[in-house]
Amino acid sequence: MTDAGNGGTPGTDAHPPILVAIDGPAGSGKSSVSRTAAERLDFGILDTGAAYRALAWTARRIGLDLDDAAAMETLLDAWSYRITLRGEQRVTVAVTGGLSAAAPTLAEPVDITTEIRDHAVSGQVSRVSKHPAVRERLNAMFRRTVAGSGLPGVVIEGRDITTVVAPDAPVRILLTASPEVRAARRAGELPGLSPEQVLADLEARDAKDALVVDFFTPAPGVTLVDTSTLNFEQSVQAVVDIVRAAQNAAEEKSRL
Ligand SMILES: Nc1ncnc2c1ncn2[C@@H]1O[C@H](COP(=O)(O)OP(=O)(O)O)[C@@H](O)[C@H]1O
Ligand SMILES: Nc1ccn([C@@H]2O[C@H](COP(=O)(O)OP(=O)(O)O)[C@@H](O)[C@H]2O)c(=O)n1
Repeated sequence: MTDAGNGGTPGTDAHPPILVAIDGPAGSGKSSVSRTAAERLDFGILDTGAAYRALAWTARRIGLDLDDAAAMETLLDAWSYRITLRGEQRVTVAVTGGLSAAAPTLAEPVDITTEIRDHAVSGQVSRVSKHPAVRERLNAMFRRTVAGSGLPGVVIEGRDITTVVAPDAPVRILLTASPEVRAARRAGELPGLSPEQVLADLEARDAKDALVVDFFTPAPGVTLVDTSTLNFEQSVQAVVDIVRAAQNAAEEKSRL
C-alpha cells in the first residue's frame, strides 16, 4: 500500500497542514461541499471514502471475499493506491507482489476514478470498511498522505475523520441532511434508479456503516451543519465561514 497525492513534495514541508475534518452520512454533501470549500480556502481535499471504494473495487476485480479480513489485509500488502489532493479527482490502483498473478491487468496503475462510483461498488463497500484492521491501515495512510502533502491546509472528509483520523483537527464539522433530502440528491445523480430505491439503498448502507462508526451525532467539539434546507452554495459558505472563524480566532489568540 502506498501513499497518495499530488499536492506537494512529501517530507519537505516545514509546517504540517491545517486540517479541516468533515464527516457525514451518504448524500449529506461531504464530497461536493468539501471540495468546493477546499478550493475557496486554497486547501487540498482528501476524500477518504474513495480509498474504501477503491479497495472494494480491487477486491472484487481479483475475486476476493470482501468479508474475509485476512484476505483484505493480504490485498493491502500488495496494493498501491493514489488519489489527487488538488484539481480534478483521479484515483489509480495497482496490485503487485504475490497477488499480481491473480490480477495481471493491475500490474501497472489503472485509473478507476469513474468505476469506484458504480452502484455495485456502493452496495459492497461496507463489507470492506467494517474490518478494524483495514480501517487502521487506511487511517494511517490518510494521516501520512496529509502530513506529507506539502499543502497549507487539507480538508479531509469521511465517516470517522472528526473522531478517529484527526480528532485534534482545529476545525471539525459533521454535515447532515434528512434521509429524504440526501436520497433526492443522490437520485439526481442516478437516473436509472427510482427515488424509493435510492433511499432504500442509502439507508441500508448508512445502517451497515453506522455499526462501525457513528457519523450521525456530533462528537464533543464538532460543529453540526444540517444542509437539509441549505442549497449547495449556502452549504459551502457555511463550511468556509466556520474555517475562517477558526482561523481568525487562532490569529487573535497568537497576538495575545
Ligand atoms: N446543500 C446541497 N444542496 C443541494 N444539492 C447538494 C447539496 N449538497 C450536496 N448536493 C448534491 O448532492 C449530491 C450528493 O452530494 P455528495 O457530495 O456526493 O454527498 P456525500 O459525499 O456526502 O455522499 C451531489 O450531486 C451534490 O452536488
Ligand atoms: N472515513 C470513511 C470513509 C468512507 N467509509 C466507507 O466508504 C464508503 C464510501 O464512502 P463515500 O464517502 O464515498 O460515500 P458517499 O457518502 O459519498 O456515498 C462508506 O459507505 C463507508 O463504508 C468509511 O468507512 N470511513
